[in-house]
Amino acid sequence: MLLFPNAKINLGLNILRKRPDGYHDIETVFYPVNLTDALEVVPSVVGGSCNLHLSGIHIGGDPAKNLVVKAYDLLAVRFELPPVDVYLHKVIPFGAGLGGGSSDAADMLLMLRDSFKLPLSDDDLSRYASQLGADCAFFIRNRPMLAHGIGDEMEEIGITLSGYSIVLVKPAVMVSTPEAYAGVTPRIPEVTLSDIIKLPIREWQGRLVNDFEPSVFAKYPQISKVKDDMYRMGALYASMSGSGSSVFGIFEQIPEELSLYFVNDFVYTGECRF
Ligand SMILES: C[C@@](CO)(OP(=O)(O)O)[C@H](O)COP(=O)(O)OP(=O)(O)OC[C@H]1O[C@@H](n2ccc(N)nc2=O)[C@H](O)[C@@H]1O
Ligand SMILES: Nc1ncnc2c1ncn2[C@@H]1O[C@H](COP(=O)(O)OP(=O)(O)O)[C@@H](O)[C@H]1O
Repeated sequence: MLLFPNAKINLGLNILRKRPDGYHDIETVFYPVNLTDALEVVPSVVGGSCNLHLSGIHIGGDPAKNLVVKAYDLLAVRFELPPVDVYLHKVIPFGAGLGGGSSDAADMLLMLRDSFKLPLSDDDLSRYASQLGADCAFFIRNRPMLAHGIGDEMEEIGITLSGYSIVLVKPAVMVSTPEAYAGVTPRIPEVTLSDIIKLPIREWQGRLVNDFEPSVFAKYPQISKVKDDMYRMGALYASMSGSGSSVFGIFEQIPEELSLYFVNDFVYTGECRF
């Protein structure tokens, strides 16, 4: 079985408070983007449990700590799973605020359920996903969602960007999520994100904010410059995604001068899906 785990961006991100468990309560809108990895699961002929074969961009680290292996191990505690070979081709940059690892893990849960006919609802899978990462549950739904709590409680949000184009740029710097959270002083905004997101997109600039930006931009001015460049090229709205380092811009049309601005950076362009 083959799936294409996709990236996400955050449309606005407020960090409301630090919780006693060290995590933060946030509110954000998750929005899927068609930049994808490829993930294939086949029954193993060599035995073992979850044999991971990686290709594409190098993510390093211990394979046993890869989120797709953790997803397998999590379900294997409750269900008798046969050994599998897993082929993961990485395209989505990491340390990028694009949720690539979480998306791989969510698709792994979905594939294991469907391949081995496990009696699990989407809500059950979301609960398993939350144990793998705060934003992992979103990818079980994989449509625009307003998220609360640590980012794992979700409600439908009827936003439409279809017809617009998206440009995603990841400069050559990586931001660690725990470090990014540690750099922010939480605050309760005067206007809630769900009210701002209902405004026309041209009114988002200056209102729809990502609370990670001030501290991350101070440390990495090159990320801030990408955002400025997006507006210079005519973006209707631009922001860093999640804890960075990616920046996205929403455009009426993909700008022709992209290759002049972003020579050494990872660049993705596509149409908004929802
Ligand atoms: C910031 C966001 C915004 O969508 O995504 P990224 O930008 O990393 O993609 C998410 O909140 C990231 O979610 P995710 O990457 O799944 O986080 P986890 O693996 O669960 O947590 C990594 C670490 O981030 C911190 N953390 C995470 C989520 C949260 N609501 N509060 C936190 O303080 C904790 O220090 C935790 O140990
Ligand atoms: N399948 C995977 N894909 C990408 N990264 C993974 C995966 N499994 C585990 N990781 C680890 O997760 C970390 C990336 O997480 P993070 O920086 O939060 O990414 P992002 O902010 O882009 O969502 C890296 O340290 C990487 O080693």
